[in-house]
Amino acid sequence: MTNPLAQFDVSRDEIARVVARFYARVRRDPVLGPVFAAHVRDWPAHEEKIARFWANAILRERVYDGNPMQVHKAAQDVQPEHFAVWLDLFDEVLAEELNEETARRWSALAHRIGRGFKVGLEMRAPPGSVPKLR
Ligand code: HEM
Repeated sequence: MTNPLAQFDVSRDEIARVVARFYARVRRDPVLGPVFAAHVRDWPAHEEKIARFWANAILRERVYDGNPMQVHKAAQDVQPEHFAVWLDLFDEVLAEELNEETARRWSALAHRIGRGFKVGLEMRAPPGSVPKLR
């Protein structure tokens, strides 16, 4: 294991394979496909960024400094009910690509992060609403 602060052991190559397979499936998914199609123009660039997100979250490599919570909140068509679909697809791909232990640990991390994002979206004000100051 390279970084002693890494959450668990996974290679950059495994991360890239999971990400590529996952978004190939997302593109074909009847629920998620259209949402992503409306936002992502450059898939290789998106996948490269997501691979860096995971290298940062799992391996603690400091290679991603975006704000995914804000990005999801800003995309008004990303809805809380999309998370169950996203996580199911992700779990499928983890099970196909990785050993059981790594798949289990990455899945737990994804579900934890997903819960946080979902709560963030649930608290998002509807578009056009007047901010409530008190
Ligand atoms: C655990 C669950 C999820 C994780 C870890 C995750 C992670 C990310 C990350 C890191 C980005 C890039 C943010 C940036 O630009 O820096 C992103 C973008 C995006 N995510 Fe997610 N995401 C999750 C769930 C979802 C769900 C459920 C949807 C629903 C369709 C979604 C739709 C999108 C879209 C459309 C973008 C691209 C936004 C853009 O580039 O304009 N994500 N996601």
